[in-house]
Amino acid sequence: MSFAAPSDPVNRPTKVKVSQLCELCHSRKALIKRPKNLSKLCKQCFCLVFETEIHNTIVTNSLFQRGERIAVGASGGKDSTVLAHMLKLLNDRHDYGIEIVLLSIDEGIVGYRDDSLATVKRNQQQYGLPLEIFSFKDLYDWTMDEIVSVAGIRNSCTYCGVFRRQSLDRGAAKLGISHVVTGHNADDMAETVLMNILRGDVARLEKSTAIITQSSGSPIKRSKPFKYSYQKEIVLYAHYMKLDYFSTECTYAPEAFRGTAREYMKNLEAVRPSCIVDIIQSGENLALKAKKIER
Ligand SMILES: Nc1ncnc2c1ncn2[C@@H]1O[C@H](COP(=O)(O)OP(=O)(O)OP(=O)(O)O)[C@@H](O)[C@H]1O
Repeated sequence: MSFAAPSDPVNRPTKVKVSQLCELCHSRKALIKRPKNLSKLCKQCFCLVFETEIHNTIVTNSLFQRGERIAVGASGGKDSTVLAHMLKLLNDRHDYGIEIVLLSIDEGIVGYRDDSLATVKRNQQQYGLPLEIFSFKDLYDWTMDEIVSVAGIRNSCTYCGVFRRQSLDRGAAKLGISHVVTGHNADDMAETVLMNILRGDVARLEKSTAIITQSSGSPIKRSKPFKYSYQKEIVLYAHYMKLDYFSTECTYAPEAFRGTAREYMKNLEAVRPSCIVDIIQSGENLALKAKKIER
């Protein structure tokens, strides 16, 4: 039996041949080899294990408090679409007692963000969650298209990322929400660890591997429930659950250095799947030496 993952610009279809029973239920045929640990599972067991792992991450790290309102940073892409679906499902299943709002930032990138926001609007209907959209134009009086036309495409990802993080905080504050949850996954985090090491910027490792962060001076907490979730598994889950997501690359393409780190990670993952989580763990465990005081 063979399985082809859905087409995706980052995760090319991976064919897996399995002709055994599922290692968990021992009754249904194994349909996939889990990218994370190569266990052979049927579709139902994979989805349940994946959901349970996210629930365990949420509980172990005490991510949510009962009665809390949380904003899901919703871009319409695979990660945040699965995140919105997952948090709604787990909140209902385990009674976290949280209120979920979809929060989208319109950076003003014609032909990209306008299309992905159309997906978020459909998700709003599908999941029955409230949606709030804030735009760079309203918050800063500039769209990303206008910024690029003046400053050029170089470093556009950096500007966009800084403004987007700030916009998520400002949007959440306007809604009276102090917790923003994003779909950053294990692959994103491992890439960031690699980039920081390659730049010699080890001081950033602690923050880049934290599951909960907060910018200095900001009342808004941010968390990443997919910290340990592999991108391939998120795409697989979205495919099995038939989730409606947008999968086109941004017009301004990914930052060149991140693109290189991503390619490198994919090559490493092909020979050693655990390297994604291993790199995150290395980032967590690498601590800065206390500086000697000069006399
Ligand atoms: N325009 C946006 N509005 C709201 N949240 C956003 C937006 N862009 C990104 N985010 C949040 O930041 C996370 C990481 O964004 P990134 O740009 O790295 O995209 P990604 O890894 O492709 O994620 P996704 O598949 O959700 O788009 C997203 O999962 C989402 O939670």
